[in-house]
Amino acid sequence: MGVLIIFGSIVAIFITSIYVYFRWKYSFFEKEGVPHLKPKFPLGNIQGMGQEYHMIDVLIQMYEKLKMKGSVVGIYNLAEPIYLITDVDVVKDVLVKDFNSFVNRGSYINEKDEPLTASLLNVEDDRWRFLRNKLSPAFSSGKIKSMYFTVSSLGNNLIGAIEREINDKKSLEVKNIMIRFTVDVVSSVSFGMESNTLNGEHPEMIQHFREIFGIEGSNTLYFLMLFCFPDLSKFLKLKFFSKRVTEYFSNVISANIKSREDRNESRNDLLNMLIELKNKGSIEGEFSTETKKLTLNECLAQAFIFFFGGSDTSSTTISYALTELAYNPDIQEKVRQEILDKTKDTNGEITYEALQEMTYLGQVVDETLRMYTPGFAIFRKASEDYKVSNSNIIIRKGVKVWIPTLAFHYDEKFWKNSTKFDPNRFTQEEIDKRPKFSFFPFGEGPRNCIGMRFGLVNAKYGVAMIIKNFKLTPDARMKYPLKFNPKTILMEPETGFWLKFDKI
Ligand code: HEM
Repeated sequence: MGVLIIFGSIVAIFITSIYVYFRWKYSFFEKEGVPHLKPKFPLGNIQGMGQEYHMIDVLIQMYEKLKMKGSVVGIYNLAEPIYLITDVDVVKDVLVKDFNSFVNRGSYINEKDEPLTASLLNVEDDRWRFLRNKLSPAFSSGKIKSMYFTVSSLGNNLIGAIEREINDKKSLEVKNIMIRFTVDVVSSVSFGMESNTLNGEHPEMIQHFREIFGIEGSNTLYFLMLFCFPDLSKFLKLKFFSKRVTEYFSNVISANIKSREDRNESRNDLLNMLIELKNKGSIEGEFSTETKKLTLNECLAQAFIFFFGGSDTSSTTISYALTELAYNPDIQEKVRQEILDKTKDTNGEITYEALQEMTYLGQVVDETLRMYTPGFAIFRKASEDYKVSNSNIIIRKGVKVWIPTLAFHYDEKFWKNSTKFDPNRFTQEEIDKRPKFSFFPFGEGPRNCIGMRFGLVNAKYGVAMIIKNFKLTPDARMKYPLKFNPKTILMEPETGFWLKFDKI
C-alpha cells in the first residue's frame, strides 16, 4: 500500500511538473507582448499535424489567422515558442540584411553518435562559414555544366523505364520513377555510385531513400520532437537516421573515396571536390585562403547531405510539374513546342545550352515551385536579442524563427487567384511587379540552398525529357486540387502522382 502511495505521488508530481512547465512555456508570448495563437496542452498550436493535416496546411492556417496582427507573431510547437514571420520586409531582414543575427537553424546535430548529422545543413556559426566557403565553388556554373553530363546521360534510362513500367492502361505513378532518376543522378555526382535504380539495380538504395524520408509511415511528430528538443533528443539517444541507413551510406561513400584515391582517379563531380578538400584543403575556384582539410567524417556528412537535400526536392518538383502539365494541356503543348524549337539544331538532343534557352519551361518550373515548394518553410534561430524594424517586438536570443514560405507563395496580396497554375506569373514583367521576397523556394541570403542551380537543371531536364517523349493526361485515380498527404513530412498528394503516358 505504502509503495503504491509513493509511486502514485511520484507520478502525480511528474505530471504536475510537466503541466506547470508547459504553462510557464505557454506564457512566453503573453509576457513578450507578441500577438499569438492560444496554445493547447500538450501540442501547442500543432493539433492535427501529421494526422489530420499536413504541416504545410497548419502553417498556412496560422499565417492567414495572424498576418493582420503583426509582421512577427507567435506560435507554439509542442512547448516551444516560435516566432512566425508574416511580412516580406522582415523576411528580407532575417535572411539577408541582418543575417548575422540568424546564421543558424537550431537543428538537431549529434556529431559524436551520428556523424552524418554534422552536415552543412545543420552545423553552426564558424563551422558553417568554413564549410560553406569550402563547398560553394563545387556548385559554380562551370561545375554544374560538367555535372550536366551525368544528368543527361540518364535521359534514355528514364524514358526506357517509363516505357517498360506503364501498365496496360498506359498509366504510372510518376514519383516512383522520378525518385529513381534523381537518386541515380545525385548518387553518381555525390558519392560516385552508379546506382542504376531506373534499371532495377540497387533496390536497397530506394528502400533507404524511403526510410530516410519516412514515406512508409507517419514521422512528422518524431522529426518535430528532434527539432524542438535537440538537446533532450541527444540525451535520450534518439537518432535522426536509423543505424541501417547510417551504415549503408557511410560504407558506400568511404569505399568510393578509397577506391578513387587508390586509383588516383579524378572526375568532374562533387565527390571529387570533397576528396580534394580532404587531401589538399582547397579546390579550384575557391575564394577562401583557409587551407584546413576536411576530415573523412566531414566528407561523408557533406556527400550524404547532397543526396538527402538534392534527391527528394528535385523529384518532387518534377512530379508536380508533370501533374500540372497533365491537367493543363495547352501549357503542356506550349512547353513541348519550345523544347522542339530549341533542340532543332542539336538533332533533338537537350543540351545544357538548349536547356538554358527554354525560358517558358523555366516559368513552368518556377510556378511549380511556387505552388508546391518542397522546402515549404525556412528555419532560423536568433543568436542575439533582435529588434524587429518598425515594431516594438524583440526576437529573443535562442528562440527559433519560422518563415512559412508556402504561405507567402499563396498569399493573394502577391498572387491573384493563387490556387491556379499559371506560368505567366513568371514573365520578367510580372516578376518586376512583385516584391522580391514574395517568392523564395530555395531560401535566400548567405544560407540559401547551395544546390539551387543544380536542382533547377535536374528538374528542367527531367520535365523536358518526358514532355518531349510523351503526351500526359491525368489518370482517373487523381483528384484535383491536390491534397497533401498529412502522414508524411514530404509534400506528396494523397492520391500519389498517377498519370497516363502516350508515346509521341
Ligand atoms: C528543386 C530542388 C531543391 C529545392 C527546392 C531546395 C530547397 C532548399 C531550401 C528551401 C533550403 C533552405 C534554405 C534556407 O534555409 O534559406 C535548402 C538548403 C540546402 N540545400 Fe537545397 N534544394 C534543392 C536542391 C538541392 C540540391 C540538388 C542540393 C545538393 C546537391 C541541395 C543541397 C542543399 C544544402 C546542402 C542545403 C543547406 C545549405 C546551408 O545550410 O548552407 N539542395 N535547399
